[in-house]
Amino acid sequence: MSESRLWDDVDAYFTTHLSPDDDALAAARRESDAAGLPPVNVTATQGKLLQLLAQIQGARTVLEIGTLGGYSTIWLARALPADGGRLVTLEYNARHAEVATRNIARAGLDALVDVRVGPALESLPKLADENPPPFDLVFIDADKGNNPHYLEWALRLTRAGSLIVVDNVVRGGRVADADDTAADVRGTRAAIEMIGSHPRLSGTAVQTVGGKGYDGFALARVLA
Ligand SMILES: C[S@@+](CC[C@H](N)C(=O)[O-])C[C@H]1O[C@@H](n2cnc3c(N)ncnc32)[C@H](O)[C@@H]1O
Repeated sequence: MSESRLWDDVDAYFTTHLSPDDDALAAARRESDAAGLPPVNVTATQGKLLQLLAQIQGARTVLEIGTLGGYSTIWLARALPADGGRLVTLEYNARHAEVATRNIARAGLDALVDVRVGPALESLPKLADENPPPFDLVFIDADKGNNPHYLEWALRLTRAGSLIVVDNVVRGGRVADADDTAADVRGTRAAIEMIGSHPRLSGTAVQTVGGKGYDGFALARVLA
């Protein structure tokens, strides 16, 4: 059996027992596929991890950068208290945001979730101008070249003790190549190095295998 087939089988087994899609999550995937959105959402086991992180964090407020069809949004929003919880999710593509808005409403989460359309680097200053309460968790999962800018914004919009999660930091292993000039690799390396050197951050990165192949994520705690 090939290694990746093995990863798929193990992920399917874990998903069946630990993080099966319910109707709303399955519908979110199905409607995203039907609308032609790229299948680059987190896996179910990763969605459950995000939900657990938000719960461990006691999160009341979550900021997500990169909505797609709202699959990760639903996992995260379900960790929030029904009274007073809030999730703001930023999406560049109006079509993706439209599909996500329907998926989130079908999951009964529209009162908690605010989908904002536009380039995140335009939405973030507008969000900051509203002086929102600090976000307890930020999930960064959009255009990887802008990861260091998203990390800067996450620092401005969080508090000591907040958690920042950056997805897809392995880039097929290219993240280790200092000579790779691709925007995604440069952006990811800059974010990793910023987590390592910033006085307000303590973080790590974890390589993963599973239904989406070889990947990984970074976690950073805001210190002050
Ligand atoms: C990997 S997908 C997000 C997947 C989603 N978090 C999930 O797991 O279900 C990345 C999304 O970021 C969006 N995106 C790309 N560039 C962006 C930008 N500059 N601002 C906001 N969103 C952007 C893409 O349109 C895409 O929908």
